[in-house]
Amino acid sequence: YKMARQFFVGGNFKMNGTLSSIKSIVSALNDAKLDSNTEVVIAPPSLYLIPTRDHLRKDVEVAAQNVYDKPSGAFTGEIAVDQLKDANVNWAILGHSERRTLMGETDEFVASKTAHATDSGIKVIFCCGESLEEREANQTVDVVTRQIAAVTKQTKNWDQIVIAYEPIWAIGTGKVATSEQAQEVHAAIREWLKKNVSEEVAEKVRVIYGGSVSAKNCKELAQCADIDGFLVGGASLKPEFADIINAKI
Ligand SMILES: O=C(COP(=O)(O)O)NO
Repeated sequence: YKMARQFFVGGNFKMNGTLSSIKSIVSALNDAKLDSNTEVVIAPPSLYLIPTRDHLRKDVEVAAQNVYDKPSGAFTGEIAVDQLKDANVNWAILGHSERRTLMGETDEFVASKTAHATDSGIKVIFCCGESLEEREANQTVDVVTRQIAAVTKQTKNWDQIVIAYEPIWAIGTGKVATSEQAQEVHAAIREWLKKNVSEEVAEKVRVIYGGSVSAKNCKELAQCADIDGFLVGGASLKPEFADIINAKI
């Protein structure tokens, strides 16, 4: 059965911004005309989650860019899911390729964080994606399904997960995946979920694309059957972010 999946756009600010620059992004978003059918979540650096939540329009959610997989205690530098909930933050981005490569986060660790967060009522944007070498070696689907398989070993909370396919070679490079390239992987992810989880989960889960998304390329990508939205980096810091949110109108 063909489910209508709600279009979803996340803004990953990464390690960018100051209190004042983020406040001006928030006020620009507050003034923007946004498609009410699009679910929007923005992820400033954790230091700015509370002021962002306090000033941001209520129809846009905030997300942390990471969270730990233990409830609380002697984990210097980490943030707990209960602390996110304490700050009215209901989302977390997990497994971003920058954390997998730069911070050495393994498939199992990302899956453990995904299980812990969703068990505690935090919704998760779960990132997966291949390197250029892996794509050139035709390992793309093997890589992303291996990353997703690790999650199926630790949780069944798929109603609280949005999958973000972000080919590493497209992140921050301006080299956006073509609609064919993105649609092919999104469809393969949905097919894998249908075989290994359930048809219902495969139909319901949003699979969003990230990697050099812009106001220019978002409309064509949004037309693809299995692309349910975007996870936007650089462009989420610019006024064109509203155009990406409105890609379907
Ligand atoms: O990493 C990304 C994409 O970043 P860019 O849009 O800057 O390519 N999203 O999490």
